[in-house]
Amino acid sequence: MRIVADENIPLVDAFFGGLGDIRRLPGRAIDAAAVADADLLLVRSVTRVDSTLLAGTPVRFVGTCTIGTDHLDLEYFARAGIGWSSAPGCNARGVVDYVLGSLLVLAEDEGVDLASRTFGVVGAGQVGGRLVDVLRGLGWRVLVCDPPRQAVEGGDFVDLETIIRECDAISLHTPLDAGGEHPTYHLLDTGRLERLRPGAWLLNASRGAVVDNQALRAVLERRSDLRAVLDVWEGEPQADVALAQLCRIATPHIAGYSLDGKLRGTAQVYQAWCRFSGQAESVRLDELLPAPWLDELTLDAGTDPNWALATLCRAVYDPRRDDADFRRSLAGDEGQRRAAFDVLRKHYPVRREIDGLRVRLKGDAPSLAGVVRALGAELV
Ligand SMILES: NC(=O)c1ccc[n+]([C@@H]2O[C@H](COP(=O)([O-])OP(=O)(O)OC[C@H]3O[C@@H](n4cnc5c(N)ncnc54)[C@H](O)[C@@H]3O)[C@@H](O)[C@H]2O)c1
Ligand SMILES: O=C(O)[C@H](O)[C@H](O)COP(=O)(O)O
Repeated sequence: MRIVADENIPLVDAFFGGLGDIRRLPGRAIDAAAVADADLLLVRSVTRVDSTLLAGTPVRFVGTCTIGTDHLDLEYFARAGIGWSSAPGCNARGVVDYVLGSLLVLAEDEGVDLASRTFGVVGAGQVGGRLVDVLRGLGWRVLVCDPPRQAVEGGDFVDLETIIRECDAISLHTPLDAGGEHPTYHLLDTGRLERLRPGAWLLNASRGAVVDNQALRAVLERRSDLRAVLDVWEGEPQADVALAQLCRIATPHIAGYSLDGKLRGTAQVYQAWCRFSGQAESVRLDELLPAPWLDELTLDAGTDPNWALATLCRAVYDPRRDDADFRRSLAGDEGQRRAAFDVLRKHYPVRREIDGLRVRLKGDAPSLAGVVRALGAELV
């Protein structure tokens, strides 16, 4: 079997090496010639996979080792009888950690207590759902907007206008969808951005075009009270430099880039391929995942819970490092910036997940135990 794979899929040899010959290419260089004799195509989010790429090729299965599927033409796959899989939820925890780290930075800048803010989560699926659980677990007020879920489940959801009107911090976690019943392309347009509450924080780690980037830049230029955190950009790997400079945190689409998340992505697609082809699985992720660098922490019962929250999160991940790396890359010319966007992602440092921590409490401390549990870390 011939396999073509994005060179940035970790452990691709460990999972797929026994199945055939693997040709590894930069994701943006995978073209029709590259897949002309391939049976299995493994991509990440940067490769557009549609009839232009696949028509007339032997490719019978496409795996994307990512959550997002907006780069796949799924209607074409159905028409052409091509099997496919994404990796639902694989890196959702990494995005939650990114949002937590960003909220801590914003709160510290402005000297506010996060418990006094109202949070809005737009899109409560794999990522947004986990984020809601963590924020509510910390005892914070969270409003949730998810019209597709609301239509099916009824329940405790609000509309987007309520989120805009009432929330001090809004985090976007929808898929990018230009059509359908609940389109998300430019979901945050000029009108909605203008109506953000005074001093509001807007975070986008979903897909760039869920926010109208030009409109956001114009609104941020006019309203110095707003704070923006952007991990995703319209036109990646090109990012609007002026917009990035107006953001409090700007990063090159790395919110979900925990090692755990990336390896889960490869493993989930491998499992999907095994189901599709009727083969037994012979490689297991838990045997390949390295131990975390930081395993166990001890907190005294007298520790301030806000300090504990910031310390536990930042012990594992602090987005300011990624912001600083990205900001330095913005000094280059257009070509250098495009290249740097991909280089920062390709050579991303090892990062683990906050819920991999084990925390020991010295003494009886219910509020500290609540913080540890809300973060998903293990109390030992
Ligand atoms: N920046 C990163 O590194 C990174 C990492 C992982 C995922 N993502 C992106 O994050 C987004 C969320 O991923 P996910 O795995 O949670 O997806 P998901 O499909 O599990 O959840 C998306 C949720 O959004 C809801 N939704 C759809 N249309 C909506 C609308 N108009 N308004 C409000 N809610 C709407 C859906 O009902 C669903 O519950 C996707 O765009 C994904 O590509 C980015
Ligand atoms: O969709 C996803 O899973 C995330 O956006 C993920 O971070 C994409 O990673 P990439 O394929 O761009 O390396």
